[in-house]
Amino acid sequence: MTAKIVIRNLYKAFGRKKVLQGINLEIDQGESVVVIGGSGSGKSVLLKCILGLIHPDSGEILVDGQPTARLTGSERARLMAKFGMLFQGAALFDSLPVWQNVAFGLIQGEGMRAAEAKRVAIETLAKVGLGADVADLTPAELSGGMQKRVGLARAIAAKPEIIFFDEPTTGLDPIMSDVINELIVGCVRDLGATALSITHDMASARKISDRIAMLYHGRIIWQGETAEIDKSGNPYVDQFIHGRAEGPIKMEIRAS
Ligand SMILES: Nc1ncnc2c1ncn2[C@@H]1O[C@H](COP(=O)(O)OP(=O)(O)OP(=O)(O)O)[C@@H](O)[C@H]1O
Repeated sequence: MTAKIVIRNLYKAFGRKKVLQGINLEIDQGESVVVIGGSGSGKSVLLKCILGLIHPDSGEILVDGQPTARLTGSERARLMAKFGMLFQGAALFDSLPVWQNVAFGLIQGEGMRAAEAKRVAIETLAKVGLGADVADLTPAELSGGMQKRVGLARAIAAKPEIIFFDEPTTGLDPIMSDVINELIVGCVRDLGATALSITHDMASARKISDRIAMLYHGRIIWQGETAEIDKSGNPYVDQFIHGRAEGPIKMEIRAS
């Protein structure tokens, strides 16, 4: 079987700062992979490379076997239509009511008529546990947890084949985090989607992943089944997952 997403030998530097230094990662259809790693380890740069927002210096990214570099405008639009994304901090448009936030891709991307898009938005809000009464509120009227649910509803509204989750639990209390994690697992399963997430929240990583990959100094230093992470035998992984100050990973205090 060909993997849904294949990342081969990916390199990216900004000036002298080498951020990705030969990333190799494959994600199978229907699989949920979480990339963990410290602040500044390159997790967001990796996601942005896959989304085509940053051009890698070398290496290759394939989605459904198709290279994502050098696509024409319409090929890129077709590729992007496969993706849904839950952004860090939910990234909602404050000036738009909730239902328009959820329906944004349906109206802008698929040209769906407003009345139909609102119906789909309300249906999707129900999937993340929000009632129709929320549809006409603005994001500012919602709690952080509700905003994340709206962000999740937006990510899944167009029934994407692939969903990216960027720090999905940041800023939430542990219980609301777990609610969001459960919703993520349920939504990904119901869609049969392939999921790629980045996080430093180990509780979230454990809950939403089939497989975990750890990024350190621009390389994947360990990857394996989620259940295997406690016996990785890798001192970098052990230090990270237990949040210990002592160990081979030294905190970089100075931006370099
Ligand atoms: N557009 C850019 N121009 C220059 N440097 C960049 C750019 N984007 C990212 N970087 C640098 O690349 C490194 C990795 O950043 P990235 O945002 O991927 O880290 P991260 O692992 O997602 O961190 P965090 O967990 O804190 O969000 C950082 O040192 C950052 O300053």
